[in-house]
Amino acid sequence: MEETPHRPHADLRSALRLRVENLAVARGGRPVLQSVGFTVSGGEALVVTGRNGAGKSTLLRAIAGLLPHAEGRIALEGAGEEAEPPQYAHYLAHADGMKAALTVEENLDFWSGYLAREPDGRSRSVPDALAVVGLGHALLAPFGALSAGQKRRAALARLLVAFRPIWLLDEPLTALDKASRGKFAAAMRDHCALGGIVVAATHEPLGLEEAAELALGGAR
Ligand SMILES: Nc1ncnc2c1ncn2[C@@H]1O[C@H](COP(=O)(O)OP(=O)(O)OP(=O)(O)O)[C@@H](O)[C@H]1O
Repeated sequence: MEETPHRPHADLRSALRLRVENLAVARGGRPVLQSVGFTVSGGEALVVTGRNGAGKSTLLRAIAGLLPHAEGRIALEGAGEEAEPPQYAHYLAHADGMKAALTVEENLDFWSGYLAREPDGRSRSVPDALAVVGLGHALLAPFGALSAGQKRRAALARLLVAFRPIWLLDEPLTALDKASRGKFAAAMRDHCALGGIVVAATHEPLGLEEAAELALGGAR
């Protein structure tokens, strides 16, 4: 009998769990995070709060595999033995990760091709993703010509063109107007309804009433 092909992003739904245990991360030789632990399951959101410098971005970067941790464990359960969280995650940083000279469509086509290693019914087309963030009219505009809020919306559309179950979002609402915040809150809820996980660092309410909160004190 033919073996079922390995589809890393298929049917993870609520079986997925992102588990962080006893995490310690240092930056510039100074401890920033110590003894951080939480679990987020498929369908759930975690809001990470804390003062400036508390380590919110540091935590997201560590989960995204961009910073080493000195102690502890970051594990993805329910996605196979070899599963590493970065393979399953979108990381949206403060920078938008787009090329100014390319159109919005070209930028998102790039990300869709680069990130979507396997076709998945939960990935959206570029025009659909732009419609979700209210940017359908800007398909052919050079990214560099967009306003700050429009750039952020185009960057958020990147999350939608290649389904990845874990969204790691650093201040996702920056520069967004009220209507765009509402649209993005709906997109995050839809992502959770598809079995996805949202971990978002923010100073502002995200519009996710059901989300758990992790308040970082920061190791001074
Ligand atoms: N590249 C770096 N080298 C040394 N220290 C760093 C580096 N990047 C960040 N830090 C330090 O790590 C600490 C945590 O920074 P981080 O950016 O994670 O905080 P944050 O909670 O996201 O803050 P904010 O709310 O201002 O975005 C800060 O004290 C910061 O100065």
